[in-house]
Amino acid sequence: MATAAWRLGSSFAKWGLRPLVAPLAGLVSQRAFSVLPVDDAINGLNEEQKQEFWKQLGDLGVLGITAPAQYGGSGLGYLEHVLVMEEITRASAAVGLSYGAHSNLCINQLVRNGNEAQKEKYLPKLISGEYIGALAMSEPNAGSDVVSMKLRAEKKGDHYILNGNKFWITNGPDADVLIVYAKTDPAAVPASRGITAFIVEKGMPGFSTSQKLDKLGMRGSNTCELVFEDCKIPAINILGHLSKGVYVLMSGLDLERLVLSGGPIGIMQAVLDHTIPYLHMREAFGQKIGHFQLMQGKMADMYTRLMACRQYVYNVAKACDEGHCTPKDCAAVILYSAECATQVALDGIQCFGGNGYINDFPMGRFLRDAKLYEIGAGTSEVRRLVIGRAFNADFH
Ligand SMILES: Cc1cc2nc3c(=O)[nH]c(=O)nc-3n(C[C@H](O)[C@H](O)[C@H](O)COP(=O)(O)OP(=O)(O)OC[C@H]3O[C@@H](n4cnc5c(N)ncnc54)[C@H](O)[C@@H]3O)c2cc1C
Repeated sequence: MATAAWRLGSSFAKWGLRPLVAPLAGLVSQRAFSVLPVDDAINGLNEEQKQEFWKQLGDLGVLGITAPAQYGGSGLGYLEHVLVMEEITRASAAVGLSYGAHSNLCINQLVRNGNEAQKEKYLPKLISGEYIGALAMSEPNAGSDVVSMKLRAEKKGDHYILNGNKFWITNGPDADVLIVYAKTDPAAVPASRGITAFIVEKGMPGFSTSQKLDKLGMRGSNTCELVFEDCKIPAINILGHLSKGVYVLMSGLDLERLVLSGGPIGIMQAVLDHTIPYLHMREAFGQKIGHFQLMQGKMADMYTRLMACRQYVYNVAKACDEGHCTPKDCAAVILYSAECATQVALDGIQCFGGNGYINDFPMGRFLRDAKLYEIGAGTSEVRRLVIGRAFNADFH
């Protein structure tokens, strides 16, 4: 398709992407999803097919994209990670979200904070796709104010006993390995000082998941509550340092925001993939609707938003690869790309007219999927707060 050609030419070649990522579009759009209702992508697979799908992503080298080769990783950077996130999302935003939680929230956190024994134990199977990963910080009453979390971890000999809940956890129902933040010192002031990160395995005594959450969008990405009832975790499963988990959490959140920004870009591209051909196929008043100036205005706005986001996100990713990563820009790239994706999805619906409003076409799904990126990984309001505080800090 002409659209695919200009798209791939404009990003892969221009940014000098290494050859690894090129086959992705093929895997995601042709093989893995050809038999699926895309809205329900991963959910539509049985257990065997699901495992096979994750292993295919593992074979491509995209699960451990930022992990060193010694653990089976691809040893690439955040720019490549963003591009893979974008291309998977272009085919299915829900699969892209699950991919982001697995490859960045879980694997990249282990790469950055795990000790040698932890990396050797967990990374190879996560990177091959044999294990599914997740990360849990949010709780029913602690989302934006995440350091007010209540999940308690008490030391008992060489173990910690965890009691409490986590909520809205992406990949929660499927995960084999989860990074979970808990309070080891609830009396610490400020509260952020008493948080520790733990590696939890499916099947550890006292750990369970409750039923999947019924979501507005991202319906092919499984989300659930995690329940800890006297859950026994070995002390050697502390990730990073005791009561220093807030550093693991906050620095990870910056990179999470950066990598997940590929999601809204992929959604915008998918909207254009559908909308531009439709505008040149559908006719009204004896001409293609794409030739009406008001529709040309929509095309121009959608394209400009997509390209502005793409350049900003790629540039911040490159800066992070070169060691210049700031919370301000990581918050800003996802703030802007998420809000643009929602607007582009709305414009796409408008271009489709009545067909944009019925579920025989994917336009409504794009909108429902896009909206998540204004909420997950910190809301738009919290991102604005992070950016504003960064400016204020310069004047202290
Ligand atoms: C599909 C999905 C997947 C998710 N996946 C994960 C996951 O894998 N792991 C995980 O840990 N979490 C996950 N989350 C949780 C997500 O990170 C939180 O929902 C998010 O941080 C917002 O927290 P909250 O829902 O408690 O909203 P609240 O904190 O209750 O916020 C409600 C409203 O108040 C506003 N608000 C709050 N504080 C301020 C403030 N200081 N200034 C201005 N406005 C403010 C918010 O912006 C928002 O508009 C997921 C959520 C969803 C929906």
